[in-house]
Amino acid sequence: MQSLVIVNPAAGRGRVGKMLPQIQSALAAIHPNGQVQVVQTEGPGHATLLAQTTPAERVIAVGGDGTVHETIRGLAHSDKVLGVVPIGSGNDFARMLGLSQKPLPQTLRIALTGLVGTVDLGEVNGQPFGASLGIGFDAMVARKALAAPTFLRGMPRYLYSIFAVLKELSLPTLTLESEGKLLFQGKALLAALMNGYAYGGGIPIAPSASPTDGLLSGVVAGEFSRLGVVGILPRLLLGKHVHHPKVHEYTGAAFTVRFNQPVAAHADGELLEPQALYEVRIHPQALRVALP
Ligand SMILES: Nc1ncnc2c1ncn2[C@@H]1O[C@H](COP(=O)(O)OP(=O)(O)OP(=O)(O)O)[C@@H](O)[C@H]1O
Repeated sequence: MQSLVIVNPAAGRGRVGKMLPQIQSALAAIHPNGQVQVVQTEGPGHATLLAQTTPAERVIAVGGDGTVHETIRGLAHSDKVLGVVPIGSGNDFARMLGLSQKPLPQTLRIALTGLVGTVDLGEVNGQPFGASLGIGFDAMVARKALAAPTFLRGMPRYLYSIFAVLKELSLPTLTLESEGKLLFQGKALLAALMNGYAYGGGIPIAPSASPTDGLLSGVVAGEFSRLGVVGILPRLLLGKHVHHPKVHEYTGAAFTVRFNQPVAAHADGELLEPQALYEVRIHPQALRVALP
């Protein structure tokens, strides 16, 4: 088999499942060389298993960043090529590849027949990630959003979660090191170790990050007050937060992120079990991807 198309019907709040006929007809119009198999995921973790066990040379993730993340977990350190058809809510991995604004038939064609390139592959505590690792405030907000009242959706759900986290905010102490060098020590709102420039659906947390420079871009927000957080949010959306005196930028191939207590984190938007220690590194050019 040449290509396996992994479709997460739950992605994009169920939109992807409804688009299955569209996906099938776009596939039929492409006439890719070789055999193409389409499989729908049945639940969390299924995409990883499918990507790991398929004999296909190309594995196409159809869904959002969670689907891409799970697929990468199955493909990492193999020769298989990842294709991405972004129809999720966030699509930051696709944004990193320059794919996020393209229509479905075009992204499907690129995924199946596009030239193969390589991008750097992140790793946190031994597990791969594609575009982003966020530790601290943003992950706490994502966790809080899971437990928010069900009648709140979209932006109101996130605003509720931001203010719920702010209400009980107590900053952990962060020690950030890279290759034996102490970079930061003190109370911190968040640390982001980025391969792509954006997370959370286009929030440019590390505006100068590049997925092909063999480096991670680190951003630390230091000791912000509650009011300080509210004040920096509009600047964050514009990528202007990096000029704030309490925001620090670093680049490096490996980072040790240590806290005085377990702190919430997400990789490509998928929540991780909170840890006090995150060992983070980049594998240069380690992920083969279909590119526009
Ligand atoms: N059949 C399924 N039913 C329910 N959930 C599923 C199924 N298959 C996969 N999942 C889970 O769906 C979750 C959401 O998928 P994904 O992140 O791709 O979509 P999204 O949330 O819309 O996009 P984004 O992360 O870009 O905002 C993933 O964590 C995945 O484990």
